Amino acid sequence: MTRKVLLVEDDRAIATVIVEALLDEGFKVTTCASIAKRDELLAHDRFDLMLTDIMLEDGDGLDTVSRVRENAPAMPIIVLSAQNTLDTAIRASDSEAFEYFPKPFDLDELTRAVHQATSRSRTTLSEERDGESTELPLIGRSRAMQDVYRMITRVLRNDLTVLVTGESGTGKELVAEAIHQLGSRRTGPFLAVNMAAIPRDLLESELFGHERGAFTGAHSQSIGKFEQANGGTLFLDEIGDMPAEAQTRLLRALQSGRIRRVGGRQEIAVDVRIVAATNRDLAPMIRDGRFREDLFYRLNVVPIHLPPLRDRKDDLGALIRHFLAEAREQGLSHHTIDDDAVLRLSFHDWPGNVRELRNFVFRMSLMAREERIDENLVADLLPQKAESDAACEDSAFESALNDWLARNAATQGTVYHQALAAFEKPLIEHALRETQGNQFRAAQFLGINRNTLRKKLSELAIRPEVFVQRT
Ligand SMILES: Nc1ncnc2c1ncn2[C@@H]1O[C@H](COP(=O)(O)OP(=O)(O)OP(=O)(O)O)[C@@H](O)[C@H]1O
Repeated sequence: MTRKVLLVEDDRAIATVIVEALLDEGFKVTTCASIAKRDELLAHDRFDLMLTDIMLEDGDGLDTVSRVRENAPAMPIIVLSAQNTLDTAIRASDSEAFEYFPKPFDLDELTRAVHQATSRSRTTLSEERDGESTELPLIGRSRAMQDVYRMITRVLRNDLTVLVTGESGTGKELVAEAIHQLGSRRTGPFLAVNMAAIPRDLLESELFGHERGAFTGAHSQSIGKFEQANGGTLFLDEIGDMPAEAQTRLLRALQSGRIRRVGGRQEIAVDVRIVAATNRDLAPMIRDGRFREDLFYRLNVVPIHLPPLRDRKDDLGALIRHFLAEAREQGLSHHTIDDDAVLRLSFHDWPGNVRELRNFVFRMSLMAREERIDENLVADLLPQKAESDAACEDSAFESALNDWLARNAATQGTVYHQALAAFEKPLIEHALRETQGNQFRAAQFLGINRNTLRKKLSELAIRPEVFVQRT
């Protein structure tokens, strides 16, 4: 039986292309360009699928989907949109659309989706969103980001585990937050744990908690992040840095939905959605036995890959304007940026990705004397090529420094001492971590006298014993 498609599209060029493609595939297609005509057609005829644009001459194609449902409660809907934001993707999925296609779309992909949608009954997207307004954090309408948005909308109404991959500074944590804020767990807690930032031997206790006396220094019972995140989402950042024993414990927790506190006997049921992230390539780590393959498969149920900024330079302008607005909200003066300046910035490779760009925009805001940021200022502030290659290797450090500078814009005049102080503690902690708390070797590593190290430990309230490996 010939399947009938209703196409609601006021752009004639696009409509023609779609109609031709669908006719070739054996569909019968009826087109219209307005909501009024759409409703009239639906009242009198039955269609197997509707393809609809959002911005139509007499209104918003999505806002009026409830009217479509009066006449065609089970008809699949595919939304086509030129407003390619995460917001549109989510509105499309909220409207019980079967699929969402950002424009420009791939015609083959679209025809495939039409076949798929018309060959199976509509999968109901459960649970209406409650209409609360949410600030959508992700900026960018590039094709690569569209794929990210589509993946996000697919995990909002389930608890599938998500593994977000991508270079440092590409927005992995932001994606995790978006999944939480926009998904069905948004009223629960969102907690983030960075595997690389917590001393190895404290990590299990941080995640799963511990009972009193479980190890030296465990003076009282402690509730771990898994229990704290009950009913919500736990973001496990830098999962590739997780030590082997903690990986085993995590796998057990994921398999059973239960955890056991360190030193505890009782199994405790936890209801937590896991979003994990890594900027490392886990494949070689799995081959070398540094990352458990079975854990990888448990985490990688829904993979979301964030492209590096250099591969989506279309997004630069929007991101820069967004960060200029943010800088203004944080009390820096208001600036606009020339198109030439944006173009100049697009020649840079952004090894530190969006984080580097954000810090750079804050720096421009600090340095700009005029209200408009022009190409000259950008050229002055951008690192030279050779330097930027070196900066690539140091991008994590550079990013951390830039982050700190942006956050502490008010410390002008005392920056040198303040910055050194801010970086001293993590540096010393790193040395202790590397040497498993051995102060002698840590002092050697840092190239400072052991007495100086001891003085610093007390000044900075660092407890070396927490870095000592437990047996
Ligand atoms: N698409 C985006 N829109 C707006 N801001 C973004 C976007 N992507 C990243 N950012 C900003 O860039 C910074 C870095 O993002 P985030 O911390 O999420 O990156 P990450 O990939 O988790 O980094 P890391 O691997 O180093 O932990 C943050 O300030 C974040 O708000």
